Amino acid sequence: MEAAIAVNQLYKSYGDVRVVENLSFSVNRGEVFGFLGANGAGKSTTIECIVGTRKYDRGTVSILGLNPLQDRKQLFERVGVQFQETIYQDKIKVAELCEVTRSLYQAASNYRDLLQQFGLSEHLNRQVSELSGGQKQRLSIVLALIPNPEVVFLDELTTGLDAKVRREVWKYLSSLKAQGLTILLTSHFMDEVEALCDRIMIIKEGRSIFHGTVREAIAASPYDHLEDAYLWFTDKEELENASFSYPV
Ligand SMILES: Nc1ncnc2c1ncn2[C@@H]1O[C@H](COP(=O)(O)OP(=O)(O)OP(=O)(O)O)[C@@H](O)[C@H]1O
Repeated sequence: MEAAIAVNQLYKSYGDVRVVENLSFSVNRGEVFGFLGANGAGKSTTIECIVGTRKYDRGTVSILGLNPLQDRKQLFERVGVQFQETIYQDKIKVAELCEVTRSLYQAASNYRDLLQQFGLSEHLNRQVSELSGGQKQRLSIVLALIPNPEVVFLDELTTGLDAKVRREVWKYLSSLKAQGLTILLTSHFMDEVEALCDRIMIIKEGRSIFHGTVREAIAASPYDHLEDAYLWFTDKEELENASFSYPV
């Protein structure tokens, strides 16, 4: 079966700065793929190139068999995107923002159900600007899911959410996955990645330094937990290059 997302030799630079360097990976339908890396590693830029909001220099990208730069209209209906920082117009209420978003899509979900699912029902008539950071974050996930997408991109999924809400978000996403939703997410929380992701890619300075399952990542490292393995992968080059001695 055709992959939901296929990225081949993607390359993007800002002027002289190479930000994404020949990345290749694919995500199968119904799979959760974790795209990991330190701040500034190139995750958001890669997502923007994949969803067609940023032009890339070289390589090929296809989502659901379509080209994100040429087939934006068709993809818009079928792909949801949660942005890290979304700027909303001033003085818009939660219900109004959801309504405007719903009106853009033909097969939109019932946003009231989504708001309930994400614990935002009682904030329906509040100004978006008055929501707490965690409430805004939850709203950004709701907005990404309103199109009833086949593929969703979640950038820093649960940053700012409290422990209980994080678990609830995981549970809900797992149920959407079971219904066939394809998810590409970025996260700095390795417990989240372990709980949700089938496969991961770790990038560093725009290059892939690991690509495989969570279990394979742990097995390839000297550690038993993904967070330790992740840090080992990301620090490896520096450690290999550094000459340090233990304090006596
Ligand atoms: N519009 C731009 N012009 C120039 N440089 C940019 C631009 N956008 C991003 N960058 C640079 O590209 C690099 C990758 O940024 P990107 O936002 O893709 O990283 P990230 O992995 O998503 O980081 P984070 O985890 O902090 O969100 C960074 O060094 C950033 O400063």
